[in-house]
Amino acid sequence: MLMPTNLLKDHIEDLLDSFGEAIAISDNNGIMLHVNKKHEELTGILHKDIMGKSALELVERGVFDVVLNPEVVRTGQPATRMQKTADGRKLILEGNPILDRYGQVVLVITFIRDITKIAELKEQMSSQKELLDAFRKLQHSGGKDLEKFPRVISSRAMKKLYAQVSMLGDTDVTVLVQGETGAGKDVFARRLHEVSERSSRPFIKTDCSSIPENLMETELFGYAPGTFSGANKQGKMGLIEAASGGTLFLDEIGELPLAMQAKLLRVLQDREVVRVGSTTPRKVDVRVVAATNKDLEQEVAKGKFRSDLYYRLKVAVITIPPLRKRRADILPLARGFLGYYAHKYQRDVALSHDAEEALLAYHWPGNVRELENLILGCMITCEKKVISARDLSIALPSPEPERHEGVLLDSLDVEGKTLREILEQVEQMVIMDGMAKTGNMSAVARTLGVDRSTIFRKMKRYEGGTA
Ligand SMILES: Nc1ncnc2c1ncn2[C@@H]1O[C@H](COP(=O)(O)OP(=O)(O)OP(=O)(O)O)[C@@H](O)[C@H]1O
Repeated sequence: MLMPTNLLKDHIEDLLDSFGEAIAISDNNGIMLHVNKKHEELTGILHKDIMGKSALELVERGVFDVVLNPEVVRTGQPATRMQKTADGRKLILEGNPILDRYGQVVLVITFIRDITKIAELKEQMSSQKELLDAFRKLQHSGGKDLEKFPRVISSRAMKKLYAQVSMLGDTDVTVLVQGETGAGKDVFARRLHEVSERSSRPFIKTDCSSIPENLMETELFGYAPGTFSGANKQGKMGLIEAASGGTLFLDEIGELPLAMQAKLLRVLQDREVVRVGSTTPRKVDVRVVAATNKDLEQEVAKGKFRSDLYYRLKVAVITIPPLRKRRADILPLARGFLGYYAHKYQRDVALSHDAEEALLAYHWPGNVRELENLILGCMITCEKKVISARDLSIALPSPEPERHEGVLLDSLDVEGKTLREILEQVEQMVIMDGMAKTGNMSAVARTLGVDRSTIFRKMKRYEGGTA
């Protein structure tokens, strides 16, 4: 009779095949040792095509988009990533280390789940929740309350962003919110918190550009008892610890001094803070959302932003388009602000047709903030019941012609560059723009009529700063 342990060993592959989840097992050199049947079904990649190959090589050849093996081996900790397949499905990859008795990683077992359905359900549930919240709010206020932030999801770009936010709400991944000033980065950071399981815990916002450099460390990390004369004797908790269980929103992350960037990286990697004047690390459980209106890639190239922190932050990126690129949002936003401030200031005002046309034609350099301030200004200064285009033009600077926002000559660095170097810049812009729009290498490759591996190789080159 077989010993129960032998029985298990003999049937380990059948056992793995019986799981409803796709499973991939690799060793600590990243060599693929086994994938189960579900993995074949989910990824469409045959078992024989990956066995014994290096996971990194499979990425380079474009077979895999993401591998967790190097990170799990390096940190000895589980790691999670999201991936979108060429046919639009959303996969979540969760890599787990298997340790030997000395605590060294010997195997990495990665579970891959198709969460497309869950993400759709979550989106439906979150709109149900919104309705319920709005209903409760109305009941609470006797039906008179109005939201300052109308849930403007008119444009396609916004619908995509809201869907992305509800999907990211499920996870704890660090999110980088990009967008011009006034585009709504703060609004989206809060929304990420609201839709997450952390919503009942603190949302702590700190503006990295407004804290003086010498106070930044104690603000973020706190300090130990007796560190400073005259300071709180008991020591003080920093903002990172204060956000524990909740979300830490680091606004204007591009302004974070380099020394602080290194410390923040450690927090993201080790999930620990060490207060100033102490050597004892304290565990923290924060979700970090960072925002910037700078091009961090350029900041990295200039040596002003650490590339390792940048790659850590850009695991999930939300890019809010400027208002002029989502004109479908202008009028719903304008009407929302009008309703909100009319209610607040007890006024009964509306926008005339030509006022609406003027709003649509304007190029909004200050984005939603500018629109909100314009409506508020009109409300306060205009005594008429209907705001006309003329009333707006008092506040509106003369509209500039729409700038062409494709590949702008003046955004190229042409000074002293050869034609080849300039063309390389254009190529990079087109590829990065495609990636920003679709987030999908295969889609970009298809559109540009090249192989996926070509896009992959070029993007690797941009990351390395050699293009
Ligand atoms: N989707 C939206 N719905 C309602 N109001 C919005 C929306 N987006 C932005 N706003 C309004 O526009 C103003 C600017 O938004 P927010 O502070 O989020 O921009 P930001 O991108 O963080 O700006 P900055 O880069 O200057 O920090 C806020 O007062 C907010 O009320």
